Amino acid sequence: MIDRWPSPGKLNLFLYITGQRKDGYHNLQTLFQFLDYGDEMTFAVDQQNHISLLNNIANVACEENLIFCAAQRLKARAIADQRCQETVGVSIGIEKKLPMGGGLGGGSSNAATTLIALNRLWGLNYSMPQLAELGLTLGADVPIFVHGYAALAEGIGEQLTPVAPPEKWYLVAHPGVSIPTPTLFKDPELTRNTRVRSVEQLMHSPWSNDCEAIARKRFRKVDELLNWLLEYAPSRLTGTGACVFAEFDSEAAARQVLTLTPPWMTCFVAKGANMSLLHRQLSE
Ligand SMILES: C[C@@](CO)(OP(=O)(O)O)[C@H](O)COP(=O)(O)OP(=O)(O)OC[C@H]1O[C@@H](n2ccc(N)nc2=O)[C@H](O)[C@@H]1O
Ligand SMILES: Nc1ncnc2c1ncn2[C@@H]1O[C@H](COP(=O)(O)OP(=O)(O)O)[C@@H](O)[C@H]1O
Repeated sequence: MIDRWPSPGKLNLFLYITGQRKDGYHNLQTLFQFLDYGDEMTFAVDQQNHISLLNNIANVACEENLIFCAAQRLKARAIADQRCQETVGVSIGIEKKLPMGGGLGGGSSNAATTLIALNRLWGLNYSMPQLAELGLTLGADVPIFVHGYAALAEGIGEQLTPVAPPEKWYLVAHPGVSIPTPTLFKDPELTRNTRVRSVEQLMHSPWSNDCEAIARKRFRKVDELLNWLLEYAPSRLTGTGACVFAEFDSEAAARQVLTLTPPWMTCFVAKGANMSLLHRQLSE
């Protein structure tokens, strides 16, 4: 039997860098909200002892694909915990809609969907916190996708406080360049000393992204894109970029601006969701 599971994108509605750890990672205060838009995944489980991917992702080797890594790590853990047999296997399909390396969290979301779907389909019975902990070893953003609720994330993304920001409509735009996360975090001019604030202070202050100034300075297309969008609506960078988003109170207003976008912008309209599509499916 083939099971279909959503793998939604996310936005960082704000992102502040509050320091740097000894291992080089940066401490953040960032607000995650999901999009009602993302990739689609299929899972066909079997007893053939093999994890296979039905689609290639451009420039990502199978062993580096976060979907494969998530499935393999979950299986190894479950065998060690005697929760499944060596023979469990799965064929996984993915229909990619989210631009890669764009700050929309596609790879992390794919990993989280894989962990949650296989936990259910292989009958492993791990709790969400256990899956989130396993997910963190795959990437800093995997735990938020496992938890599936809008949250303020602190540390490097593992300390989550649920919050419920307004579910606005967004015009999400890709400038046609990609900004690798490590490149941005290595930049000597990056702001790394924003003061730590309480949830209440953060939720009631104007929102911004500490990565945006560097992304605009180093990548001309990001700067052009934001200048264009800011003529129509409040707009910001998501994550470490390169995607940006403009926020609107209605779908009609977002779609109106979409009709005006020049051909060099790749855009879509989506609604913010405080519960991810994945968790909506789980609760049905
Ligand atoms: C900063 C965020 C906010 O959502 O950016 P986006 O990737 O979404 O744009 C994410 O937490 C990113 O998470 P993820 O993309 O999983 O990053 P990882 O693979 O864990 O880290 C890639 C590299 O970025 C740097 N890195 C990452 C996260 C962090 N808090 N501090 C860092 O310095 C490290 O050099 C690390 O080796
Ligand atoms: N299943 C996957 N989907 C997307 N990217 C993946 C996947 N597996 C590994 N990657 C790698 O992770 C990088 C970051 O991808 P993604 O999560 O989409 O972006 P971001 O972290 O900027 O939101 C990609 O450039 C790619 O090299």
